[in-house]
Amino acid sequence: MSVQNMNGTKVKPAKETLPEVEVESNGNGHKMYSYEMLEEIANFLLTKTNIRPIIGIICGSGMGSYWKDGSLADTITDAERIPYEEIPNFPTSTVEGHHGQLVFGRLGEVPVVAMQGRFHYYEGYPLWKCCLPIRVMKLLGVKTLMATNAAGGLNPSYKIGDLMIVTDHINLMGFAGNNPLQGPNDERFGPRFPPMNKAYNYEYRKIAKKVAKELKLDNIIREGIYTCLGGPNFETVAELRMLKMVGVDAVGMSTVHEVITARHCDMKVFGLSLITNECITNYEVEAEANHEEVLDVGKMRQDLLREYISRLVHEFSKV
Ligand SMILES: O=P(O)(O)O[C@@H]1C[C@H](O)[C@@H](CO)O1
Ligand code: HPA
Repeated sequence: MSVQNMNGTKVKPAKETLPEVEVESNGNGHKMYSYEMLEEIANFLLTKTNIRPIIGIICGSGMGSYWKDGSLADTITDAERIPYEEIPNFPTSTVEGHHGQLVFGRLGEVPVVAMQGRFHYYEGYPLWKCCLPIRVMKLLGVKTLMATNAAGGLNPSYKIGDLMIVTDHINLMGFAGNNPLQGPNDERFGPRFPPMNKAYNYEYRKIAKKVAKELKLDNIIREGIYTCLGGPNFETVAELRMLKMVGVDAVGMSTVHEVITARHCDMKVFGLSLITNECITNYEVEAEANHEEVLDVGKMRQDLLREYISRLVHEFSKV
C-alpha cells in the first residue's frame, strides 16, 4: 500500500513498530539483541514453517519485493509468507519497493528463504539491526546468502539494466567508524576480527559467469566493485567523481554491512547489483536520480532476474 506525499510522490505510510526489547549495549550508545533473542526469533519462525532453508535471498529495491506478479519471491513454490510485523522483535520495512515479509519455500528443489524487503540505515535502523535478519538466517540453518540490490552505474561502460556480479566492496561507512559488528562480540556468531578478503565467494562468481553465458546474458553481465553510502539522498557529482577515482563501479545504499555480517558468521556470499540508473558525474546533465526509475528498471528486469537467480540457486546448492 502507498500514499502520496505533498509532492505527489508515492511513499509507504509509516508503520507502528513493535516495542523493542534491547538487552546489550554495543558501547556506542546503541543497544543490540543478544544471541538468545535472535535464537528466539529463529525458533518462532521454525514453528511457522516446515521449510528448512539452506539459501537466503535478499531482494533488492524493485527486485521481487514490489512487483507482485512474476517477481522472484513470487516464484518460490510451497511458499509460506510471514509479514515482518508478525515476527517478534523484527524491524519493519518502510521503503516503497520493499514489501516487508519473509517468504519460505522452494526454488526448484532447493529450500530457500527470501527477504521481500530489506532494512536500510537511512530508515533509522542502526547497522546491526539492518543486519539482524542475516543472523536469524544463520540460526535457521542458512549456509549461503545471495544479496541483490539496485545500484547506480558509475563505471562508464555500464548501461541501465546491466547485472553486476559483485567481486568486492568498499565499506565507506566503516571508514567513518560505523560497522554492523561494532560492540561486544559473541563468539557463537564469529570471531572478533573476521577477515574480509574473501567476502564474495570465488566459486559462486565463476558459476554466475558460466550460467550467464548459458542464458546468453553475456552482453549485460558485468563484474565490479560496489559501495554503500548511508543515503537516503543520492550522491553529488563531486562524491561520485571521488568514488570513481577509488575504483567503485556501482553505488548503492545497502548490502555491504549485510555481507560483513554474513561473513562474520561464516556464510558463503554472492552479491548481484542491478544497474538501475546512471550515476551522473557531469554538471551539465539535466537528469536526476530517482527511486521511481529504480523500481521501473527492477520491473523491466524481473523475468530475467527470476530465471537467472533460480538457476544460480540450483547451481549453488550443488557446491
Ligand atoms: O535495497 P536496495 O539497496 O536494492 O535499494 C536501493 C538503495 C535505496 O534503498 C533505493 C534507492 O532507489 O534503492
Ligand atoms: O545511484 C544510486 N545511488 C545510490 N543508491 C542507489 N540505488 C539505486 N541507484 C542508486
